Formats: sequence, C-alpha cells, structure tokens
Amino acid sequence: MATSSISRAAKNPINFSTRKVDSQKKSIFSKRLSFSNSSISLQKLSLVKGSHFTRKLQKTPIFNVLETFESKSELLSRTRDPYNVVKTERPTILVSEKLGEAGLDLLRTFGNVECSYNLSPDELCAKISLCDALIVRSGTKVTRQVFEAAKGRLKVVGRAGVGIDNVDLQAATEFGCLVVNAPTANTIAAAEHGIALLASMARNVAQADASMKAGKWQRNKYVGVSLVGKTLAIMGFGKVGSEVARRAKGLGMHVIAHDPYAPADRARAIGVELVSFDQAISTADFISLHMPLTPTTNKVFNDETFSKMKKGVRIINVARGGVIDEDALVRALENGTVAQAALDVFTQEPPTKDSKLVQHENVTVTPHLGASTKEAQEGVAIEIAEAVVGALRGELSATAVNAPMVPPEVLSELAPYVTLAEKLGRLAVQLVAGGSGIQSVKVVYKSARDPDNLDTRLLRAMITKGIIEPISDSHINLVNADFTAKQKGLRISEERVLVDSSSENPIDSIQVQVSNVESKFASALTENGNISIEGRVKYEIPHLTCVGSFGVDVSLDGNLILCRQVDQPGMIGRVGNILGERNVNVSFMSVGRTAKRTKAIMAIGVDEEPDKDTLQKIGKVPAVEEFVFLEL
Ligand SMILES: NC(=O)c1ccc[n+]([C@@H]2O[C@H](COP(=O)([O-])OP(=O)(O)OC[C@H]3O[C@@H](n4cnc5c(N)ncnc54)[C@H](O)[C@@H]3O)[C@@H](O)[C@H]2O)c1
Ligand SMILES: O=C(O)[C@H](O)COP(=O)(O)O
Repeated sequence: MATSSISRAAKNPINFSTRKVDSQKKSIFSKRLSFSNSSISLQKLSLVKGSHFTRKLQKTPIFNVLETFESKSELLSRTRDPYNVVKTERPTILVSEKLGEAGLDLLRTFGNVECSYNLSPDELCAKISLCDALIVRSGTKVTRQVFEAAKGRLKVVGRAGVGIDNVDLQAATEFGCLVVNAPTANTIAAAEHGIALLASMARNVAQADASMKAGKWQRNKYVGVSLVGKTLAIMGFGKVGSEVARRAKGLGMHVIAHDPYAPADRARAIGVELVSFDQAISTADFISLHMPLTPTTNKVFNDETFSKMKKGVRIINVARGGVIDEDALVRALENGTVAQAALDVFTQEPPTKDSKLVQHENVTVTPHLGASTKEAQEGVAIEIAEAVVGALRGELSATAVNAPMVPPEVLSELAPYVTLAEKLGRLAVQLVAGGSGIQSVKVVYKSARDPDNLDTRLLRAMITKGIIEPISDSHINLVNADFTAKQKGLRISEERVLVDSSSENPIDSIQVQVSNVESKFASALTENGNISIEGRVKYEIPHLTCVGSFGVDVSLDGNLILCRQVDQPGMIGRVGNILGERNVNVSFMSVGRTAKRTKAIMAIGVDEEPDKDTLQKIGKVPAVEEFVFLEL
C-alpha cells in the first residue's frame, strides 16, 4: 500500500539554503548521486518500497518522500493509466464462451462477471454498452458493429486463445479498445492434436473406427502409410509449429519448415531446416499448417499451390481454415494430388452439414479441438483472466495485440522510462504556443545499448499519447495514440544516439524536439528554433534535465512552473514567498543556468494549480523575464 508523508521541505522550501542542501547531498550521496553544479534540487519523490535507495532517502530530511509503492509495476500503474481504463466502481466483464473455472474465479475477485454463451450478434451488441471487458474464444465475432455498439465503454477484449482473426483489430484500435490474447497456454495441446491427426490420418484410424461401428471388418481397405523417414513440412514455425516439429522428429520423420519470420538458429536447435515456400510444399510427404490467418496467408493453399505439391501428399491443418481454399482442396483430393487431409479448423465454423470436404472419405475432421484439453483450457483461462484484470487495473500488458507489446522482463526495465516518455510528451505540447499547430516531433534516445537491443515502440507510443491527450477531446490511450496522431497529421520520428555510458540502464536520456512551432516559453527553444526538452530516469524516478539549452534537475511529479530570470541572489525566495502567501505548496525547486549571473531557469514543482493572480504576481517580479505553468 502507498504511504504518504509531507516533509518540512515541501511546506517551507525556502528554509533550505543552497549550502545546506549541497553539503547534505555530498556527504550522504557522494558515491551514488551526481548533481549538476548549477542546480539545486528539493525533491518530491515516488519510490519503490523497500529498495535500497528508498530506505536511504526516507532517512534523509532534505528529501520529501511522498509515496512508496510495493513494486515497480505498482509505481507505474499508479503514475499512469496507459489504456485509460481505470475506474472506481467494479468493472463488468462479459464472458461470451466457455472459460475454465480458475479464470472465472480470478475475474470475479476483480469485477462483476456475466457468462452469456451463444449470444447472437444482435444480442452481443445489445449487451456490450454495459460492459468494460469482453472475453471470447474463436466462436464470437467481435466486429466493428460491436465496438460501435459499445459506445466507448468497452475497454478490453480478451481472446482466450491465440488466433485473433475473429476480432476486428482495426476497429478495436480506432475505438481505443485494447485487445489481449493468451498466446502460450494452448501451444502443447494444439501440437499434440496436430500429431494425433497426423498419426490417425496415416493409419486411417477414424475411417476404420466408423467402418467397424457400421459392422464391417475391412483390413485390406485401411492399409496405412508409415511416418518414419518421411518428410514433414511445417508451414509456420512458431510456438505450435516448433512443438510439432520436435515431436515429429521423435517419430523418425525428416522435418523441414517454412516461415519467413522464424530465426534460423531456433530451427537449427531443433534440427529443422528452414526452406522456401515452394521447396517446402514440393518436397514434403506431409504438410502441417501452423501459420496465422492474415491477408497474406488467406487461401495460400489453392489450386496453384496444390499443383506444385508431390502427388499423394497428406495435409494437416490445426491453424485456421481460411488458409486453405476449401473448394480447391476438394478438387486436389478428387484428382489424387492430395491423398488425405486431416482438418481441425474450417473457413466457416461449424461447416455446413453437406460440406463436401467434411464428407470426403479421405478427410479426417475434428470440431476445432486443438486447444481443448483440460490442462490447456485451465491454463488459457488463467492466462486471459490475468491479462484482462491487469489491463483493467491500468497495468501495461505483455500480451497486447493492438498496442506495443514487450516481454515482461523488458517491460519491468522500461517501466520508469514509460512514465518519463509520456510526461515529456505532455510537457512538450504544453510549451507550444496556441494556434501554431504541431506537425513534426523528433524523439532522440541516447543509450549505450546496441540499437537492436533497445525496443522503443512503447516509449514512442507513450510520448505520442502525452502529446495528443492534452490537445484532443477524444479518449486517447496507448492503443489509439498512433492512429490519432496520424489522423491529426502529426509525424513522429525517432533517432538513437549511441553514448559512452553504462549499458546497465536501457536509456541514458530521452529528448523530445518539436519543430516549426512558436513557444509559450522562449527559453525552451534551442538555437535551431526547436522546442527541446530532455529527461532521464534517476533511481527509477523520471526527471526533467534540460529545457532548451538550460540544464535543470527536477522529478516529474505534480505540476511545474518554469520561470526565466536574470541570475541574481534572492530570486528563489521572492518567487517562493509569492507561492507561500497564496498557500501553493512547493514540492521541489531547481535552478539551471548557462553561465554565472546571466540568465537562469527556475523549475518549481507545485502541488496546487496557482490562480491567475498568483502567476501574474510572479511575472511582475522585476528580474523575471518569462514564465509558464505546466500540468504534468
Ligand atoms: N486448432 C486450434 O485449436 C489451435 C490452437 C492453438 C493455435 N491455433 C492456431 O495455430 C496457429 C499458430 O499458433 P502459434 O501459437 O504457433 O502462433 P505463433 O505466432 O507462435 O506462430 C505462427 C508462426 O507463423 C509464422 N507466419 C506468419 N506468416 C507466415 C507465412 N505467410 N508463412 C509462413 N509462416 C508464417 C509466424 O512467423 C510465426 O512464427 C494460429 O493460427 C493459431 O490461431 C489453433
Ligand atoms: O487460436 C486458438 O487459440 C485456437 O484456435 C483455440 O480456439 P478456441 O479457444 O476457440 O478453442
């Protein structure tokens, strides 16, 4: 739980002299902290509970530790709500297909859960505006109409499984609705089902079973083919594909694979050769499909590709029906190109009763059972419940499908930078003079890490969110920030600069530059006329470290007054007194300057928004040349 305390420093900031702050800093933190000579900082901090740094700071009177958090993710979720979903009342979660009990139990601890199976499209649309989240499997079509009918309330769609071809992702993104899936829990089940179909097809198990049940004993009719030594082509060498490959090798098969995006070393590690599409389909005795259904893979197995296959090939499909042109498959079965097929998935589910494909004697079928084991269904239910609850809590999702998704370990490392990125975006846009219109933003990441080892998609999206949110009246979140930016004609480019510092931290600093605009605060402009602000993460806390050409050092929390003045004694006291008289609580203050006794920038953190009078009074202090109030 968060705890709060307000220190003397925040109540009466001007009681701290520069000398005292500096000397304490030096004696206590000389080894771990380095501050610029030109800045004085009284810090208000949000820290992770129990960390070495937090314990040290809490014992130190000059620092104002306002809140402590149980974990980095709690700190992140308290600071931000990246999908704009968090609400005070219990959310309503609609589950439209059967989900394992463990997952339902988990959902019930967090929200009101309604299980309504077999809803018609109209019934789903009628219910959806009362729901914050929807959980589906492959049987529910989450169309644009569903998002329209939700009237902005639906915040998360959870797909309890892998394939998201039944969710209109474009519509979800436009409506700012996060889509998450459960990508790992049914992998083994699907691979085992693939192997079950492969073996039973090769030995005519289903046909022989039906024949015996019809009272026959047809030993000659159901002579099968052996698997050992045969070539199996895996089309789509992802999670399921590679598990099928592993098992097929155990059966003594020669396994090749086609996947334009699969890393060669993963294939090599399993002893599988990655080959071209044509090579795979023309040399295989068995072809097993494991690619997703996308516009590129739609009906990729068609008359033309069947004609390139070895005569008598056998096909297994536990991926998606739509990757096969089913009429073409019937033709290939009739003309003997394809000897047999074993299918778990169909273009239309369930297929029509008179489907030629389903009825074909050389075809073995199962009703989309790939993920249907007790173990997989419990796993999927828990995986999706955790993902949906996490998203509804405002945590960044590691299984987001239509928002930047990064693995949990990267997420944990990037967490404070995510907050920094959004705050820099918010600050930058507020520095733009009204009416000048932002069209071009450049983000510069300084890092000691190899660019290939630095995933900035999440940071870019959060900067975009930070920029768009204050200038848009629509609901902006991590999901639709990029889409909305494009609609507004805003271009965001990125540059990575390799710096010679510790690569222990993913990023040294983030700089946001806005070009071709006027600024409300001329000191934020650099020589080339761009607004430029820069920030860093110090001990997990986002800091503003540069405004225009001025170095400052303030934690990004609460609101901020930036003030440029002639660098002379007494300025901190004068401005601090004006704020104190109006009962505006100062939480931190930092002064930065380019050279002694020339111009300086004062960055003052305030808990309350000063009224117009107070700000005008600050503006009238003779040495103050300009100032701006910014909401963080
Ligand atoms: N029948 C079932 O019940 C069941 C269960 C689980 C998964 N699935 C389906 O199986 C498929 C694979 O699932 P997964 O968990 O392995 O997903 P995955 O994302 O781990 O693997 C998919 C692989 O396909 C590759 N791919 C993409 N486009 C391709 C193309 N044009 N040609 C060749 N390869 C391509 C990707 O690079 C990726 O490696 C999905 O369609 C999923 O919906 C079905
Ligand atoms: O993509 C998947 O995860 C599988 O096709 C499973 O679908 P299901 O949840 O409808 O069984």
